[in-house]
Amino acid sequence: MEVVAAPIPASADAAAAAKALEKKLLDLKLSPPLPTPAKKAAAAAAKVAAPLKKKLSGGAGGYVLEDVPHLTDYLPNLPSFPNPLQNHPAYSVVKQYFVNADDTVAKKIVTHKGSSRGTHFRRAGPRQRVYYAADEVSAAIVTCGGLCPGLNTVVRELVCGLHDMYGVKSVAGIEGGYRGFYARNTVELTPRSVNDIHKRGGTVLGTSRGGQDTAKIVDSIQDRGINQVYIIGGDGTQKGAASIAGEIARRGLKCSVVGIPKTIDNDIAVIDRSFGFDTAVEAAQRAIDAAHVEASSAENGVGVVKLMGRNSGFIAMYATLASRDVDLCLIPESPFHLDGHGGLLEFAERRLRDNGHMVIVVAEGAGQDLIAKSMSFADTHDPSGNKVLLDVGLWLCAKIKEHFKKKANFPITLKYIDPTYMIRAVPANASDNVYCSLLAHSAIHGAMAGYTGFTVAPVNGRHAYIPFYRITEKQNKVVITDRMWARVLCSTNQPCFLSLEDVEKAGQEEDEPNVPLVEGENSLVKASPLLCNGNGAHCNGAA
Ligand SMILES: Nc1ncnc2c1ncn2[C@@H]1O[C@H](COP(=O)(O)OP(=O)(O)O)[C@@H](O)[C@H]1O
Ligand SMILES: O=P(O)(O)OC[C@H]1O[C@](O)(COP(=O)(O)O)[C@@H](O)[C@@H]1O
Ligand SMILES: [Mg+2]
Repeated sequence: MEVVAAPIPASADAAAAAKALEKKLLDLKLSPPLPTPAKKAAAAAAKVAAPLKKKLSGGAGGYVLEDVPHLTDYLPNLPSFPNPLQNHPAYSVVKQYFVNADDTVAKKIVTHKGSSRGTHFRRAGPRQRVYYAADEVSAAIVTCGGLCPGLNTVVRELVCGLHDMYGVKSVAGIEGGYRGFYARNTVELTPRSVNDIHKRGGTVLGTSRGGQDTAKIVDSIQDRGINQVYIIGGDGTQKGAASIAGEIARRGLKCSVVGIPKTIDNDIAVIDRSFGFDTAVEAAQRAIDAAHVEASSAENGVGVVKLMGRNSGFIAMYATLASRDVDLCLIPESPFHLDGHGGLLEFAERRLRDNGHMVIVVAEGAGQDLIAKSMSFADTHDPSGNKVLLDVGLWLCAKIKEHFKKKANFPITLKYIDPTYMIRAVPANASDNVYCSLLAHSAIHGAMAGYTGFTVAPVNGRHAYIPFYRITEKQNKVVITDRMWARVLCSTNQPCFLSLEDVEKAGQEEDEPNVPLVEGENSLVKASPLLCNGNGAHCNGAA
């Protein structure tokens, strides 16, 4: 089921080769390189370039390889060279340093007897042959979107990895996100200049939202002679990177575009986890600890902590599970209600009567529909097109205070902590630092081997090259019908708030079909008349 155009024979004469290249680019839904005068105008008109064509191939037992583009897909006669790592004193002693050409990584690790082998991605790592000579490489690195612990570590390891492993001397930093390509000068990055940046939070390159202008960015790449672009950012950034890779291929440039996924919210699909997430959960922990100390030291103390999580509640969920001091965790994926039987306020009252204090963790994207209903607001977006959220933390605190004010003899002391920017401004912890180094190395090996248009990340523990479209087509979300969310409900003993309809809807969004539930025993939907029974019990009715 190979859908990539067949390679052009090396023996073809110049005219035939040009014709074949044109045909091949058309097959790939790419236009041939444009003549110079027309180039910029046409590129400016084509605001968003055509995506690189999907490369799928099949194998026995339902094996599917979702491969990533290679420069030779549109530049078939590119020369390759032996990988210099063969002679590197540190790496040449490693028994099997190079990965096998056809090694792939399975997307699904849990399989069943008779199940099909499913989707695989190309395994990351150094190849026997590379498509760039060291002195030919002119690399550029850019960081985009929100801050995240580990950005500087990735930048450092890209610079040092290119230099130490492949002898690359020319690495430029693009300042201030995507718009830095065309609005700013570049900064020279050397192993010396990046030596200790991993100890600092933020990004030494600066970052921004917006500024994604594919044509202008590719003009800049072309004008500056950049031939490897490392783009560090979240889902928005990876969409931008896909568009840049498409435009570069359309212009027939020898330039690898590599995405390195960054999201503190851990909401990028397919990959195991994103760098900085571990550090963020650790930092969130400290805010929860503070809220717990405050709440448990006051009469009817309520500690409210707002954590990041625009659309996905992973930080809130993991921080809650790690802490065990949390009484209520609210995430965007799980709807809730305040008033009446089974509502949040009723639960808060009961928890305060039982324990004398409580801690609430709320992800910033939770309850947005409720807030919108209770106040008038203007629907605004940031320069990247992300919806500007209403402050759920302040709103929730106001609602809780209002509720208890009306109660006779029920004074509460509420403390609100919003550690958002403190959490993401810290340097990466040890495990994220190591993770960032491996990501950078995998990215470099992929670019040097001539691959392009891919994101690098671990999938089931092994680093893989994943086509951009796979990363951007869907956002990773907490599955509220999954065991992990059940663990949260179990640890907090909070109401699940869900209606039958919510559960069914959540089930439809799941990636994999569930093993059929045993009716009457573990069947949540059918066997639980206690679903949202309002007594503060879990979905399954256990008090
Ligand atoms: N659909 C898109 N196509 C191309 N570029 C995008 C898209 N969405 C966002 N971007 C660009 O990616 C960069 C970062 O996006 P943003 O969503 O703010 O952060 P993140 O990459 O962390 O998700 C911005 O420069 C933005 O303009
Ligand atoms: O205030 P800013 O800079 O827009 O950033 C806040 C947003 O960034 C986020 O942290 C997401 O960023 P990521 O791209 O790292 O996942 C959201 O949780 C939050 O809404
Ligand atoms: Mg985004």
